[in-house]
Amino acid sequence: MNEEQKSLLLDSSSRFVIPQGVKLSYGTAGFREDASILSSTVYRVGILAALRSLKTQSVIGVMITASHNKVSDNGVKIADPNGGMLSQHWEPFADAIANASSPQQLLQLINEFVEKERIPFLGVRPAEILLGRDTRPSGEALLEAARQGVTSIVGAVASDMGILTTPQLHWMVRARNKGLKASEQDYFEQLSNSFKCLMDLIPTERSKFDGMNDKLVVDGANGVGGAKLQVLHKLLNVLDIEVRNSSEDEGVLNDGVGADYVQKEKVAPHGFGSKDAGIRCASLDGDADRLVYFLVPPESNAQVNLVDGDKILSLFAVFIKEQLSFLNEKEDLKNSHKARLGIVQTAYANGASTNYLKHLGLEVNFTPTGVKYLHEKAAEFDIGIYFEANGHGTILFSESFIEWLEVKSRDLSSGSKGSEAEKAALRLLAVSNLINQAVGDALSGVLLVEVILKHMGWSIHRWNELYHDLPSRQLKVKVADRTAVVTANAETVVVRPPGLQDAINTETAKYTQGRCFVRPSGTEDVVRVYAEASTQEATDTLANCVAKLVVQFLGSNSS
Ligand SMILES: CC(=O)N[C@H]1[C@@H](OP(=O)(O)O)O[C@H](CO)[C@@H](O)[C@@H]1O
Ligand SMILES: [Mg+2]
Repeated sequence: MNEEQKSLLLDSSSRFVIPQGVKLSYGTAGFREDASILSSTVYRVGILAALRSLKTQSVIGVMITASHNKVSDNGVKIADPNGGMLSQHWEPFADAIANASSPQQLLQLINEFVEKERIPFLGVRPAEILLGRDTRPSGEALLEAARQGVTSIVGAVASDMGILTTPQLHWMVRARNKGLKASEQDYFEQLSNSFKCLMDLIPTERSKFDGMNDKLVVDGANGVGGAKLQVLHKLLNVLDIEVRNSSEDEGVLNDGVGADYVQKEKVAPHGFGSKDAGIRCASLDGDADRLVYFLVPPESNAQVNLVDGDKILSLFAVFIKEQLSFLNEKEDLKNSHKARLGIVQTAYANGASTNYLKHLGLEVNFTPTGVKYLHEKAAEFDIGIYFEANGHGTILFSESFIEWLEVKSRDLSSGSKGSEAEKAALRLLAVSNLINQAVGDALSGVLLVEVILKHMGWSIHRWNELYHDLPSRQLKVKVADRTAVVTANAETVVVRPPGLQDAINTETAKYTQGRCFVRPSGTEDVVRVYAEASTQEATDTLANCVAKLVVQFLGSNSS
């Protein structure tokens, strides 16, 4: 690092004073805190992004958002060159610089890291960073802090992409690095064109809904997703979508609205009520990377019927499996490519969904919580479908499978034009363009759900009947030190403290269809307990008993 670079860093960092008494951690979803204390953190993440860009010689993204958290919070996360999450290998560096106590210490940490990672400081290509933010009022000032961080690396360029959903920013980073068209307009066009292509390929005998209302009502969480969906809606012209709780309405971001609220509380969001009974409803989270569907019950105050991430995954799996079977039909074995379709879930997936998927003959894999783990696993397959129960997920297509599909669809169109196999190949290609290949994306998710329902001729009721969720319960337990809980086997088994897993096993064995696991949260200072059993009452008893065991083994933090 030359003297010019050192003084630029010392000078700019002296403008961003680190808050006292806060220990920041990059965690599963980047840094998240009350927005008022975040500017030094975001500034430092700007520096990290520029270094990452130099190291990878690629465009990097910085997104300012705190997703489903309250409006006074904010946060920041990085999009890596492929549009995915920051490489886990760099997370400790993010933690270290975010907590550096002075400009001198910050400079020293950067210097050491640059040497260790052999970052080409005066390399061929200057750093280039795309900055995006959600609708939070604190976003504009924090974006400026990120820009100052980026430009404190000599030659680095920061482009302000404005207000975006998190998945849009990830999509842009991926597209830029693949040399593809990458503007917001390009995003909307790609989604709407591939949606129209799937609509055109719907079998005519199925193109009628089974007697159901065609309308979809979407809760935009008073965040960025609602307005963006309206832009898409205008381009599409064929879907009947009404958006409520758009950021242009009066309501407060994530306050009694949004996918996280609907999924956790199982109640209708603000603005929805018994007048909407029977209508297909969906909810996005604050930065539009999560999606759940739901049905409002006719009686007010009753729980909504939740159609969660597991059921979206199941719908996608049924559709993809059907297309693969069309492709393999009449296929002589020499030319066929038996595509590997893999499903990825976490232990929070409802057991009924896992059983359903296994009964379809699909390979179901489990990873720890956090989309970075699910995404990584899904990328091992020709087609990998991953979802968290809370509604974050997508379908990944391997590059080699896309190439195979392109060749196949060309071959088929010259031979048996209009065949089911040709249509199946074209549908799969359209899905790969519609569904975000970088991260879970509620906007592309809505469009894919809608077109698959039309393709199947299914109402939301029919879809919801694919399987019946087992009763489940989630509890949070505050303990003295949640890091004392160490788990294995995709978080389903506690290995420390000793004895806790045996006690959980003994309790769980008392319940029909009982399943229970505990793990430390990566985003909150709690241990989470998850339980399932054959009735809601039994499930609640199991969850409460295991919560008591957790306190017995770990000590409560209030005592
Ligand atoms: C049970 C649950 O919903 N956990 C969420 C939550 O993680 P925890 O580590 O459980 O706090 O936040 C993560 C980031 O948004 C999300 O990926 C995950 O699914
Ligand atoms: Mg989110």
